[in-house]
Amino acid sequence: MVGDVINGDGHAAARAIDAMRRGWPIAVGPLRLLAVETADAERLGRFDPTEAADLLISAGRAGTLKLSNQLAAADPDAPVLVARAPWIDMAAAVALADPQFDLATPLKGPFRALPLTHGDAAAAGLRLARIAGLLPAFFVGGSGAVEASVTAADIVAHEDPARLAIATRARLPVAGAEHAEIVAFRSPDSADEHIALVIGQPDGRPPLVRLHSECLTGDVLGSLKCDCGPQLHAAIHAIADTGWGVLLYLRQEGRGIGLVNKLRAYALQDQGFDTVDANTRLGFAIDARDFGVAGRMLTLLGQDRVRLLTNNPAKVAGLTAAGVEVVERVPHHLPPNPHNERYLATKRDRTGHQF
Ligand SMILES: Nc1nc2c(ncn2[C@@H]2O[C@H](COP(=O)(O)OP(=O)(O)OP(=O)(O)O)[C@@H](O)[C@H]2O)c(=O)[nH]1
Ligand SMILES: [Zn+2]
Repeated sequence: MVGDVINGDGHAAARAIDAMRRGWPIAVGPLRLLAVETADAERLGRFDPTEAADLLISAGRAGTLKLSNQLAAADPDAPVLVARAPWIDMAAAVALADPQFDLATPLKGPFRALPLTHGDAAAAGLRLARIAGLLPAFFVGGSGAVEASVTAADIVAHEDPARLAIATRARLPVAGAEHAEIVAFRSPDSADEHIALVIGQPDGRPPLVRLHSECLTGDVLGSLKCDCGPQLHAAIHAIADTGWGVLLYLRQEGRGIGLVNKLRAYALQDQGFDTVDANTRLGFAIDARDFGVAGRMLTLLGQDRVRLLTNNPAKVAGLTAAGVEVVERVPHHLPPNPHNERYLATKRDRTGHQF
């Protein structure tokens, strides 16, 4: 919440994210974790010489493997601990972590779910994997030193939008809006550098605002799978046409799961799953973005009442919760193409977008 004091240490979380990406063991609360994605047989051997470490996976992945129903009264969203059967070696762990390969190399099992005693720490570990852009799957247990130790509160502090501040600003004429200024935002621990493009001059009216989440494939490569590229350019034109407003370019690639995980979701879409099921099977929320970041950026720009260009009610709710009043929602539809028709239909039918 805006204004709340968070006692965690964002710096500790940054160290843990870095360690996890390098394949080094970390501790989250009482749990010792080694991320499956960045492990290899040698690292696993050092982490777990007695081959006793169990595996921690997301509820979504456990659901695909029919594991959640092994546990009586299990919370459907809770992470699941999988017993380390003797046949689960490094290659089997990778197959367990990554649903992309299910069709090519079906997992045979049998898997056995174990009761999870430190559910909050386990959930925090999976959250950290998502922030690091890794698959949410870990070896749990082992022995020996860890490279970094964090608590759930440290992760909350790392992600706290209140830590964002303006880093610099400069004039930036862009195609469609020659009178624009770019403003960069940073927070002390997170590597994300968010951007605002302030178009035109404030004239007393609430600005027309667009929250654009980074989409490398759509914004840069012109992907036809989504509507991001056309939406980005249409937003700049719409804001320029109305006289003034703000485009926020949020570094929330793949609705917050990162580029590589989004591309894994695309690989699952190649196998027939839609955008919602692909995220769930990978073990992520359907939408992992925190629009409190956008709220904080608008507040730092002095804007607490906006007209919002979006079809997504979650963006309106997110800004409102962050203390920015949305006086009007302005639809932002672009014509479909044959490649993104299903994606747009899924947004309408499954994620509450208003078309
Ligand atoms: N995980 C995942 N992310 C996707 C997929 N397709 C697009 N994205 C990401 O979705 C985000 C784009 O969402 P937005 O343009 O903000 O769209 P929206 O939330 O649907 O809302 P509005 O366009 O404002 O109505 C970008 O970060 C894209 O990278 C997908 O299939 N899977
Ligand atoms: Zn896109």
